[in-house]
Amino acid sequence: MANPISHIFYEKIPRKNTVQRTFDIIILFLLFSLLTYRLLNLKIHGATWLLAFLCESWFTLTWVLVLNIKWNPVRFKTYPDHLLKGVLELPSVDMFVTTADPVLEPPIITVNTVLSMLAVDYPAHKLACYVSDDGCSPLTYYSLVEASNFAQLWVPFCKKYDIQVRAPFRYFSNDPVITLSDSTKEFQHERKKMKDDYERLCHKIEVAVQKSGPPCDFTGDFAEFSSVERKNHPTIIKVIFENIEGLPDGLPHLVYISREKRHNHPHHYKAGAMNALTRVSALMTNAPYMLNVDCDMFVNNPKAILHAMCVLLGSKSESEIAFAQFPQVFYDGLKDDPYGNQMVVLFEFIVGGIAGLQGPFYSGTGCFHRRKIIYGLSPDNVASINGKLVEDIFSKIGNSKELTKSAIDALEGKIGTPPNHSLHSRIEAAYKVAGCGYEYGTSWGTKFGWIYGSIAEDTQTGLSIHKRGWRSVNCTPNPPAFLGCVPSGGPATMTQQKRWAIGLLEILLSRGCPIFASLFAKLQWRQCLAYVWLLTWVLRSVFELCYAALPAYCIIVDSHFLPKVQEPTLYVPVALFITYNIYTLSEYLTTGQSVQAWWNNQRMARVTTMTAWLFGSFSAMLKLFGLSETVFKVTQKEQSSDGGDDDDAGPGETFCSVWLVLCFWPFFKGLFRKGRHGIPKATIYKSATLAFLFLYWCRRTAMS
Ligand SMILES: O=c1ccn([C@@H]2O[C@H](COP(=O)(O)OP(=O)(O)O[C@H]3O[C@H](CO)[C@@H](O)[C@H](O)[C@H]3O)[C@@H](O)[C@H]2O)c(=O)[nH]1
Ligand SMILES: [Mn+2]
Repeated sequence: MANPISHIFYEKIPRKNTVQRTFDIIILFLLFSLLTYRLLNLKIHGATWLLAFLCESWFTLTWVLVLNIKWNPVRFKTYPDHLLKGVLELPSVDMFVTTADPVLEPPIITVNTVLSMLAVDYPAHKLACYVSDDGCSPLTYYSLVEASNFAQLWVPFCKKYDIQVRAPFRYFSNDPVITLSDSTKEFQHERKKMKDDYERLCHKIEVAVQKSGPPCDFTGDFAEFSSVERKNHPTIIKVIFENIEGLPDGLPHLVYISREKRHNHPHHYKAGAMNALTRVSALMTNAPYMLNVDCDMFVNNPKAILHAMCVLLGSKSESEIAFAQFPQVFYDGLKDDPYGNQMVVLFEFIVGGIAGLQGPFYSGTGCFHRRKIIYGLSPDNVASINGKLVEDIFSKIGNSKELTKSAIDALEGKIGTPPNHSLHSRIEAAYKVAGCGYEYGTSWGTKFGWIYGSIAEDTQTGLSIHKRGWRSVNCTPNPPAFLGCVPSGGPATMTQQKRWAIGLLEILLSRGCPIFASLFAKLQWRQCLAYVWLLTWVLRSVFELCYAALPAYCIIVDSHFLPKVQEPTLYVPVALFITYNIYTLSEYLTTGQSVQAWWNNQRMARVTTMTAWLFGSFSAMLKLFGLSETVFKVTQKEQSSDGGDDDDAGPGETFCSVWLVLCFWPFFKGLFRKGRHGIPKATIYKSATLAFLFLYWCRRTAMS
């Protein structure tokens, strides 16, 4: 797509980071000094020091990987207004929403996400919204039908008054005094009416949720749901709304899909859902771009699609940029991030850094993909889609003629004109490709679409794209394009972290691991290191646990693993401790967070590493040895609108122990509480047993 004015659609701006680099180097230097000191004294001190040396080597390696990531950060600035002024025809976009469980993911959340997508600033006849429901829930379907009716009023209202936040629950939760300050009578009147309508919608859905049975009779439109079980049911596809006349200022299509599921047929969780969405949408609208969001991630910036198109339509983009990823930003996060799961610093400095390499990892939501790349296209083939390539690719797409044809169209770039058939006429073909047997003998999940094998399907799929030599772009418009909800409590956070741990380790141990991808494919070397940093996250749990046990061990056996007070080398770990904490603290302060948020994150980093990640690595190992299967546990979403005998253990060991106790303080308090905030007796007994075993083992090793 030759385009002379592309350069002003977006800019890649290097970020200045001299101070940060200096600190990075100082910390690295201190780490190396510590390692050298250990090596020189290893003989005298024996096992304790060897263990400390191993752990510190691992931390140093991690630091080198971090340094690589943060060295050349960039920022992408996008100019959607230029795009609108330009001569380019805007391409069509298929928007995917995935939901899996009407209890953990209340339908009203999905409804809000869908409404915000239907209302984006983009020609409506170029959009289609597909909702995948892995819960096969009549409740979800019912809610979407009701939402579609409401959308007929909501979307025109948003566009008429250029409403900024188009997820109704967020819009109406804002302080009306501020929103209404200088508005007209007409607007106030319409807003009031909208609000009433939205409340009615919520009420209807609420009533349906409360009713223990189905939301309505299983007749007519609902008949197909009459005898479904969640994990055993035929495909259900429903065109809820179709923009038949193709009106640019009408509403986008809205389609409900629940792919077929049968016992004994692996369904591959979200990755399977995404592949079914890809195929069904290929038959219905076949847009060259696909946006996907999790059900809780609403569009927060109505220009989101335009921002993405700025980078995807640039002149060189076609042969370079595979996908545009927006960072995950969360709404209504708890003050000071008590569970350390809002990841602001991570997105700012780590993702900002990777953006300067081959591009951000695909993080599963808030991402725009090119359809042809999802069909396996490499950068070298963009210019020459020849017969052989087409043949090769389509021997593996499965036995749907319609799908093959649509995929050839996608690869040859026959885009811009939406297919001139009605969606209803495609339903029969769509049922076929959403069946659970369709993928047998095809390349879906291996070369096509979302890749199977890991429950962190997002990272794995992104890696398979980077591996072909594609780049990706990190889009950070203001206000943020999408907002999602953060796990609402400690246990939910741990479940999520454990799943990620398992998923990432699955990738590391698979044939698709980044090191092979760098050696034998086109993953850039520094990008490979960035992936290695992410995928080895989990292994840190083992080293951290050992390192955390060291101070306690030393105190019990009256030994030491840090230099003594009179040794000048004590300055090395002390300096390391101080510099590292100042460094991380400054990251929190520069991203506008509090000291408390910094502390909470430091603490939770220790807690999750030594618990969720540790157990995650056990699970991944069990899977590796074929002893168990890994399961994608969906996150609960809630809507809210607010040495030797002559050594004495020194102060270093005591300090480290105190620091650890501070990190685990909430657990410590839990020992003495009852009810929701207390630790169950059984857990206390088990931990006490473990602690005594540890103590006993320490004593024994000390005596021998
Ligand atoms: O069998 C399943 C399981 C999950 N999902 C959907 O997957 C999405 C993500 O699930 P969630 O429980 O919210 O997981 P998170 O940890 O919050 O998700 C992050 O991590 C996942 C990988 O572990 C990615 O898929 C997500 O995009 C990313 O936001 C949700 O929309 C679910 O409805 C399905 O469609 N089918
Ligand atoms: Mn989620």
